[in-house]
Amino acid sequence: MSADITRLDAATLASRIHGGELSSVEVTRAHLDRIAEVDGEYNAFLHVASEQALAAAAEVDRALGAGEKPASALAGVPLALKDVFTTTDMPTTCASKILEGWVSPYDATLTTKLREAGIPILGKTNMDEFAMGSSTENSAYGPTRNPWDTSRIPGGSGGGSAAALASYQAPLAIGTDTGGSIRQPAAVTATVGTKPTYGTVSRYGLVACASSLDQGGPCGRTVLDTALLHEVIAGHDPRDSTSVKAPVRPVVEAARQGAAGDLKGVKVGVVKELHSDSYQPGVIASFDAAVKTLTELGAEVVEVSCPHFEYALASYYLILPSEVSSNLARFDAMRYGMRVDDGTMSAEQVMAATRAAGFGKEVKRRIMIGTYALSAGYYDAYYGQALKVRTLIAQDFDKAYEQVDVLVSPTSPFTPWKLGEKVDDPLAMYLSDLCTLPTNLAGHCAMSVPSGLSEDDGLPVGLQIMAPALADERLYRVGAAFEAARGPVLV
Ligand SMILES: NC(=O)C[C@H](N)C(=O)O
Repeated sequence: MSADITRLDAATLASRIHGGELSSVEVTRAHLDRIAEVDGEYNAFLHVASEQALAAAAEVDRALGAGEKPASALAGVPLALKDVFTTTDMPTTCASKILEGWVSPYDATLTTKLREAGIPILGKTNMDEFAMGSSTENSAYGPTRNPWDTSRIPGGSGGGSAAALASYQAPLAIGTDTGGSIRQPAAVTATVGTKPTYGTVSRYGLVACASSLDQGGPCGRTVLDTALLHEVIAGHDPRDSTSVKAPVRPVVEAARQGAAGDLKGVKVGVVKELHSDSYQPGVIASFDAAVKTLTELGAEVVEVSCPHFEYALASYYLILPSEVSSNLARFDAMRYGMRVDDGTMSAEQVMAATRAAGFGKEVKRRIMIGTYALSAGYYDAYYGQALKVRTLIAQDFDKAYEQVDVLVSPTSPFTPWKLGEKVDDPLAMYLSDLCTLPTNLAGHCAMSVPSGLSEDDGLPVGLQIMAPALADERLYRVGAAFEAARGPVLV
């Protein structure tokens, strides 16, 4: 019975809970049992909050039993939260040693929204330390494993959230996407993930990696589930100065419209620069088949060129480390978490020793690159130049969207690789973000939806759909139509 429950999608679970066929406690317990049973194999969770999740579920059941309206379309359906959003009732570590055991004195706005929507939080998921990485191997608490093949990576940085979905430990999850951390894990685990338009999901209480790029977003196993969660977490927040004052986009309606399977009148652009012979052949074959499906659904497909996308990686890996070097300065051994101090050390020595012991290799690498890029004499040549490229990339998008409604590409150039394969080669790791980075640099939105299994290794491939800022509903319309035509891709 509980195995059956964990196989259901969130929309079905919600309608059964709201219809009285299942209780939220039953559904939450089924997922907690599943976590206890299988997570030893995957390491998707850093912290499981059984008691709190069951208490939240009991409250939903009580309210429904008393005849109250469900608090949201997903009330009662449990969720896995990436360990980068603050929570007052469980630790927030960002998978770093420096924050081991740290409990925030306040909830992130996103956490509050989940609680108010009656969504029980099962626990916090594993990630690359402070969201830096593409494989979840940069976690201080061991890597997460891909449910499709446990010898392979689940993507990153939100590998824990994606693996929790793909292994049926949670029907919904939250990720964050700075350069692809929602979409690339979704692609390599055959799940769905959206990076919403920058500024539409509050960053208050999201531990910052790169503030001008970071964006929280919804993850699910279906496009509709992802849309339902998107509407719960989006919305203006006066506590986040970059929050956009605009109504939440009608993404659920768009997903339902798309599921009817008609894309007549929709113009789709294939980005020439994101379709390369250097990508894995099975990924390109899957992508080409997906484009054919979109045509069969009635979409008009054209090729578009975005010439500056070629420089997205170089630009991102200057802007991101620059912001990282500044944001992570707050971990100074004085205010949060870990502190290395033998009693004889000066304040500077305590800071240096704590940061040396508390941060992992990749975090240190980026702090050093960022500090260099921002230093006097180099600022214009590196950081300033990267900002100019960022503008050119945004202009490429603007031109492309004069011709088409959405753009498409593979989400990642490769299927999930073997654990350990790229840990000593940071550049090879960075290349897996090639297709996802331009969207973050422009502040736009994009989704990854499973496009099938690669013919060369039988592993998941993702189709990336991109849309302009504040046009998130286009992703859901096209994503849902494609999903309905393609059928499920299940582990
Ligand atoms: N944070 C992200 O979106 C992941 C990206 N792979 C990075 O390492 O920065």
